[in-house]
Amino acid sequence: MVLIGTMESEIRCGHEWAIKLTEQLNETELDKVFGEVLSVLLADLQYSLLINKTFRVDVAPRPLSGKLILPEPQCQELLERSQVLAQHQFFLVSSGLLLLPIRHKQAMFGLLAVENRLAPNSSKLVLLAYLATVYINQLATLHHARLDPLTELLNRQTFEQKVLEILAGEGFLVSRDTQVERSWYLAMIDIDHFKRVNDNYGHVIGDEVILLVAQQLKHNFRAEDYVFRYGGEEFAVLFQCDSESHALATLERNRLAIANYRFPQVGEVTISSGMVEMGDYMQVTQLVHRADQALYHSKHQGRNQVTAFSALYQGQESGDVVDDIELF
Ligand SMILES: Nc1nc2c(ncn2[C@@H]2O[C@H](COP(=O)(O)OP(=O)(O)OP(=O)(O)O)[C@@H](O)[C@H]2O)c(=O)[nH]1
Repeated sequence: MVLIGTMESEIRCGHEWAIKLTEQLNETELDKVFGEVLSVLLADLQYSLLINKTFRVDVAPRPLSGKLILPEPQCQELLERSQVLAQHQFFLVSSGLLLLPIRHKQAMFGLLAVENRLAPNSSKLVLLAYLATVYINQLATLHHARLDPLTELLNRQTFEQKVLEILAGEGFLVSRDTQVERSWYLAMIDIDHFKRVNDNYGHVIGDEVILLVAQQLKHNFRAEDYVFRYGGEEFAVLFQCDSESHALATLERNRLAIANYRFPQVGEVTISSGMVEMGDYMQVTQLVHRADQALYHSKHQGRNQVTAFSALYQGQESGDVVDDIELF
């Protein structure tokens, strides 16, 4: 088969892009490569890319990049319309834009809106649709590699990377309705007397308890917070709040929700939590150590409670010696 003209060069470059996309093992780098694809193929056009990186069907895609920043109501309108039309494989024309629903396993996790100045069946758009699928599939593969298989929470390997991103100021900052500055908090959460659950009911029921606690955590925190399975029956949460008292209240609500939940066969299960505010100059190990100290305090005080690290050194001259003091 002989390919001629721009078609041949586009297909050759399409294969090269596809290889480059599938080679990316880091989400930020993958986004950059797809950004390059868009800027090459849509060089003189305006466009917006919206992606749902949670891969949860109940979460809407959010603007990721582009030269055409759509106003929020228009995004919403397009998303609603494109959900209905998401069964379509290809570009649709709507509101003066070409819309490409980007799908993974039958569900729409992205939307590319391009200024309507190209023929909908041009080879450029065919190539773009193909590369968008390669991109979303690779994004989904990276996403699933970050998940714990039992609970589908983020896994321990992803934890350090996320903390480093947040400490470097790259964490996702939510623009809520207030102008109040929000800080990041780390909470370590551990199921109380979990060994007894295993001993009394067996490991299968033990695993079910871990899974149900994980589901409660996902439910009790916001979609933009990060919930990790840190180890066996220990979890970590990275979340934003406008004050330490609100962060404590969030954890307290979560503690109560789990204490009031009736676990099949086992009945009541409680959790202990420890929390620390994330400062700019901290190391990951130091942060975890502080949250763990607060967690051990909760355990030591009788379990089923929340402790802030800051409460441990009240009355001390300075917080910076606390990492070395013996608490118990
Ligand atoms: N079923 C199940 N058990 C696990 C898993 N990971 C760890 N465990 C068990 O969790 C138990 C944790 O016990 P401990 O560390 O003694 O803590 P605990 O009994 O929860 O007591 P406190 O933390 O002091 O309240 C151990 O028996 C582990 O074998 C898992 O994935 N599934």
